[in-house]
Amino acid sequence: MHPKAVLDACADLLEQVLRFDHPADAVVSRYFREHRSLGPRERATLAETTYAVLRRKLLFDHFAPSGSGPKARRLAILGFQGPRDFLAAALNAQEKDWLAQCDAIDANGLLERHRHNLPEWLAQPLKEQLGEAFWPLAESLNEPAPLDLRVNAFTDKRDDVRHELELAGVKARPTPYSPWGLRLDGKPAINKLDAFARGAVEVQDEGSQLLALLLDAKRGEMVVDFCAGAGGKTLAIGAAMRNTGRLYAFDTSAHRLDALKPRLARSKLSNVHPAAIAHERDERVKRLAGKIDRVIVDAPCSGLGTLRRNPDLKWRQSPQAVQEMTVKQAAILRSAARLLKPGGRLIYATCSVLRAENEDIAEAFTAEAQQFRPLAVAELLGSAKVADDRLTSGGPDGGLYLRLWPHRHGTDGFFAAAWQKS
Ligand SMILES: C[S@@+](CC[C@H](N)C(=O)[O-])C[C@H]1O[C@@H](n2cnc3c(N)ncnc32)[C@H](O)[C@@H]1O
Repeated sequence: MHPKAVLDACADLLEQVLRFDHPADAVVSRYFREHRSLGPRERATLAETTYAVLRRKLLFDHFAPSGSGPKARRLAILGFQGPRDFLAAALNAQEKDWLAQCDAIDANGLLERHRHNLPEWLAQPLKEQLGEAFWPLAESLNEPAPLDLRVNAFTDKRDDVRHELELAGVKARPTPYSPWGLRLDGKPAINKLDAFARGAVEVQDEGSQLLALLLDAKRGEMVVDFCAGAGGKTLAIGAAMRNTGRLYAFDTSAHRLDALKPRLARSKLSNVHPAAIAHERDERVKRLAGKIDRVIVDAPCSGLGTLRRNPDLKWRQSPQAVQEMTVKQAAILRSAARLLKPGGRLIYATCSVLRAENEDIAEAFTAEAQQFRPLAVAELLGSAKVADDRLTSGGPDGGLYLRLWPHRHGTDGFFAAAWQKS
């Protein structure tokens, strides 16, 4: 495709994404469905340009007024992800001059908001929480995430799969913390690989793998994944249980549970029982009260720990939405806890970086649920032989909660708290 046509398509797609009426990944997928003639390289340029603009939107909004032409085109030029000479071939003389002027601006002289590119309501609590480390976090949130795989522990060994991938031309190295993880070089098309087709690997961020590991579900146990969604963690837990026992995958979204089914078929697991529930107090939940060994609540959340992958969330979320979410999170945790039998383990997790969705929810639950004793996540990680590289925070010795950060651990932002029912 001619550079001019690629830039026009980038601007066209951006115009749709920046309406923020649907998640960016859904708009991008729809655009590709409607423009079937786009090749793989053009698709990559369009998607990466869109994400680059979403990541640095405040900075580009600041630069855009000095340019000319439609705004979406100006943003596409600023965020263009492709060779510079390719882009230059799409620009007129005025645009070339303007881009050179923008390139020459010293980032150190910019306002803070144009450097961190976060809305103020999000930047403020993160600055309070992190102090100096706010800036490394802001930078890491504006970079793309690596592609991590989880090896199916029921069917395969990590080293064997790594070797198999290498023979297929895909370079991978073991993830630093998860015993099941492989981190890939670049973004190869995984779904074309035999290892994927036969269920030996699934795409899953290393942090997400660690949440499943914390549950430490054993052979033959009764386990509930209360917010299973499309089953990322369910599959990891089912494999850790060696396809024994009974693992219920609950979710209020039947649509998301449907997406679990093909993954389940590939995984060769037969111990997973997906069930759509109407809400967290559903009859099905009541029937299992006091009967379950382990429960994980991977709660619906703002998703603000995943901004590397979903940069549109910082523009689509709001303080009101987060506040409403926290009410839901507390209610789900309370209901899910009723499932546990004495001695059972409860995990509460989110992919948010905000205290309000994490420590605040965990602390309120500890205060109200007298039968639940907090477990130090550092100890659980130690038992699972996960290298402790400041993965935890909170509590008297900083070992109470799991706290994963993109700038420190190379994972998405995750939180987890654990309790044992007495
Ligand atoms: C963070 S996502 C789960 C991701 C999933 N565990 C994984 O690893 O792929 C949260 C899920 O909670 C579900 N959810 C929302 N409200 C719920 C409720 N009241 N009870 C159970 N699940 C709920 C959402 O449909 C969503 O799929």
